[in-house]
Amino acid sequence: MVKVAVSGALGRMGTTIGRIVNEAPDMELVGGIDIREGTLFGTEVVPAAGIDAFLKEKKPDVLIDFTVAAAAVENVRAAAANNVALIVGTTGFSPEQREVIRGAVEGHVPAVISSNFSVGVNIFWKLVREAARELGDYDIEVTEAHHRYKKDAPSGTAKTILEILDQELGGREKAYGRVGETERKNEIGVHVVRGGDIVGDHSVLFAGNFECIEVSHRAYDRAIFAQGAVRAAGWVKGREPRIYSMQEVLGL
Ligand SMILES: NC(=O)c1ccc[n+]([C@@H]2O[C@H](COP(=O)([O-])OP(=O)(O)OC[C@H]3O[C@@H](n4cnc5c(N)ncnc54)[C@H](O)[C@@H]3O)[C@@H](O)[C@H]2O)c1
Ligand SMILES: O=C(O)C1=N[C@H](C(=O)O)CCC1
Repeated sequence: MVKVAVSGALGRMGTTIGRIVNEAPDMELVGGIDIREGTLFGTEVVPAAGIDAFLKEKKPDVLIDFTVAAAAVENVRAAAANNVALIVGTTGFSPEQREVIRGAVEGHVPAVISSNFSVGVNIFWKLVREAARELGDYDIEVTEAHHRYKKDAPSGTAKTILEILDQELGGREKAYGRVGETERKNEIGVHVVRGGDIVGDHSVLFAGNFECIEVSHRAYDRAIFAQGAVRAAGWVKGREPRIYSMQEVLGL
């Protein structure tokens, strides 16, 4: 039995994850943390300031964090200090915040950290990498679209796409949108759409002469992210104390 706690418990992802954990026969939902108290499928949700006492009392095996970047850093620190393994889905980290998280995790607890926990996006990333290897001389444009409430841009998934393209093609200049007179050179265009209740669309366009190739992924329900995160939570327990990717969880 894996004991699971959720930080960001009252949010869009936290409530979805809570439902899936609550329904999992091999998992026990022990409660959550958010900015205010509440309940998560009958379990206690405590305010963030109480996370250390909460972790000491509930003794979860794994803390799943889907909050905001600044909060996630503190939640990671608290989990690591209490020997609680981590699943971190929160995006929007600065390089400095990533280093703080790395320092808290490495050598202390196992943590799966991914900008996108859906199986489909992890396969989509592999397809993007393969396409980049073959189509590097095409013009490349990355587009992402999300719901009106998303706080960070570009999405973490889009930033991972850019990391993959840089790994395969070298660090090209990025053009975040375009306006006025423009002359296209070898940059990668990055475009962000926000509106409605779009769950998460990502596309990489390779535009050549006389043809285009587009690799894309469309999410219809955030359950795909939650299912991946919960799968990772069942995988991470007992692993060596370091950071893992979702690709390692999936064996991709
Ligand atoms: N990796 C993935 O697969 C994936 C998928 C979806 C969303 N996300 C990311 O997850 C994050 C949350 O997304 P969301 O749509 O659930 O947002 P949301 O705003 O619905 O939920 C975030 C929750 O975190 C809470 N929170 C804020 N500060 C906190 C703190 N200090 N401690 C505990 N909780 C705190 C908020 O009150 C809120 O309930 C975002 O960064 C988003 O990009 C990642
Ligand atoms: O809804 C969100 O917010 C999402 N965030 C992740 C990202 O920033 O890539 C994953 C997709 C949904």
